[in-house]
Amino acid sequence: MFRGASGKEPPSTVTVALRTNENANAKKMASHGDVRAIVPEDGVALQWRDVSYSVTKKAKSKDAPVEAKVILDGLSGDIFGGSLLALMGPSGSGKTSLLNALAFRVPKGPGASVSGTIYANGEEVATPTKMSRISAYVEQEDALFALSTVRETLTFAAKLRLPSDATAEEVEDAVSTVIADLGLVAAADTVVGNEMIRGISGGERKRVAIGMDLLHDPKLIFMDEPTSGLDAFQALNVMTTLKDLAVRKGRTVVASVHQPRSSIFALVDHLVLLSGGRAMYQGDGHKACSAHFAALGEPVPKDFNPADHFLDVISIDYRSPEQTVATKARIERIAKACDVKLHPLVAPAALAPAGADDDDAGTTRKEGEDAAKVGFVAAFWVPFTLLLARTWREQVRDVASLSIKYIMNTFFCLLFGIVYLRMKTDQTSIQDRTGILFFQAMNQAFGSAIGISKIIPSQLKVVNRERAARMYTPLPYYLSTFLVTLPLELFPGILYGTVIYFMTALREGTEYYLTYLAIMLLENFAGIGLGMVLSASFTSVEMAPQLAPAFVILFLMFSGFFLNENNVPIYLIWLREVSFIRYAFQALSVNEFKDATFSCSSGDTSCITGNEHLERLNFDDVTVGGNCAILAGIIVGFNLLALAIVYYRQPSYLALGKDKAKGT
Ligand SMILES: Nc1ncnc2c1ncn2[C@@H]1O[C@H](COP(=O)(O)OP(=O)(O)OP(=O)(O)O)[C@@H](O)[C@H]1O
Repeated sequence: MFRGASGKEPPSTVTVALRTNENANAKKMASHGDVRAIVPEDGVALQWRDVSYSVTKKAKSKDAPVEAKVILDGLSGDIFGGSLLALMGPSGSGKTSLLNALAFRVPKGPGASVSGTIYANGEEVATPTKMSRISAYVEQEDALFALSTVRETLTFAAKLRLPSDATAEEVEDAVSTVIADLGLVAAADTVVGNEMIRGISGGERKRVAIGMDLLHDPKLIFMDEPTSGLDAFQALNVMTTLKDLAVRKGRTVVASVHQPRSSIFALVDHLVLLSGGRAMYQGDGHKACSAHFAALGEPVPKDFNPADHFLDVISIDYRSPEQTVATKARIERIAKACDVKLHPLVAPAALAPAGADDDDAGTTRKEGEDAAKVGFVAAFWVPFTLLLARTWREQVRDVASLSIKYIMNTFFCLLFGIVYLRMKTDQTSIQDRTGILFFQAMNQAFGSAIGISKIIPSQLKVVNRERAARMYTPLPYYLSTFLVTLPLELFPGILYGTVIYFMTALREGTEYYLTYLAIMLLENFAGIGLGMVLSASFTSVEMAPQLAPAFVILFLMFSGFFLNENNVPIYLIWLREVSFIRYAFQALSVNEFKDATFSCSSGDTSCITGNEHLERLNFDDVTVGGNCAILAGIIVGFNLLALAIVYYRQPSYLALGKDKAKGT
């Protein structure tokens, strides 16, 4: 039996027998005053009281009232271990919002506020951190890395989520158990895939996403629309898996469910029906709900999916003014009839919360150690090495992207080599040498910055999910991503740079060649740094290749090639000062022309030396060492900026306030 009510205080003394599942292996008697409750030992009793969520919009004018939208209106309820609770309702009714509020996953946003109190096994859960320690949140979108296999994906999560002292066998066991429990044995060694790469099925993807959150054995599982995007068969499979987790493993599962077919609806133990953020029904599933609506004069028609019927009768029909009024009146009547009792809070002493917070005053050392062992924020090195391995794997397995990149590099390398083949050392070659050096500086910047700019957006969904689950902090993530890009960018850079140097016959001498390579590498690093800044700023993979070139072109304009140093408009001088292409091009030019002489045909009075050419370019004060030092500073600056953006953009959620989130 399950009871809840919208905005109602729990009765002071009630005697209830909470639902027990088929094999509720271990049950404990919990007492609260004269209340007796049975709670499966493994599960978490989740109780919420007066949960409200509203968003206020800025008033259009000074005198206009502040507009507030009430999304959840004082909802209260209970769910106990070993049960599957479905949050249902028409689109926009507040299912995801309630799920998020219960899981402390309501995103921070202007004007948004959430209030209420949530208890796990009778103890108030006060912070998102506490909730993340006892629960798992499986997002609607199963963001996964496409080129990792199911086993690799789960092993990565297991290594970060299991206690830090877990042995390799324990990790392997945990992964194998989840693979078996979720019916993923046949798919275990198949890559996850995406729209472009053939991989596992949609249902299997969903189960992998669930599996990643089950590895640390959470007692409480929140799932946002676990069946969305799946065909009927796969949807049933996933819901059966969830039911199984509740029944066999005693877990508490809360899922928002959209339009379930009747076989899925039959799996649901408890139901919260929402409309306009208010409770329309809270109680046991299928039969109890049917009886409740029949008593209200809204019986389920014969041969009709009960879930469809319930959603129909709590939806507003806007097709005509009369229908709108009639359906609104019906909804008011149904809301009023949703007047049921809540269970009193489970006594905290009966069951300790599943995740004692090691920061809490009064937490014993043992509890602190256990909580730390859960490893939600593992030390730097574990996530760093795991992330390094995963990012490397994803990059090198992306054969299509790597091939395109290397084919383009080879093309430009040969093009430049052939066009500027074996330049002479006469006066005409001064222009050619300047040209090839500029092309090199430009190509280096475009290649690295634009290539890198999509790396973070392409991982963003997965990384945000993992960071929301507190699997790692931004620093190991950023460093591992940055380091993986280096060999992939640098080795081809050295190779192609060398081929071009000798094909075009740039300045002879080992020291000039090595200086040229060093400048090119520094520019490459700076380009990677800019790419990381752009990458950290973009949210979509599509934005990166469209916007990144614009930024590179800005730096290109102030490289000193298109516009004389002295003619840069005063208000744009700052762009010139941060143009890493400029510093690279200047240094390459000085390396090539400083103290160099070029043959002059007899009678030609316009012949110049390398130094005079540098003077014309306004590069006469430039030193290679000075520019390399500036490039090093730019590299550090770009990377610090990118890291700061990654920190700033980490997912953050609203804490539950105590004052009711107010609406009009
Ligand atoms: N931050 C916000 N600002 C403004 N409106 C919001 C915000 N969050 C949610 N809403 C609104 O609150 C209502 C409930 O949203 P919610 O996503 O919880 O509904 P839902 O029942 O899960 O819908 P669906 O089934 O379509 O996903 C919607 O009208 C939505 O537009």
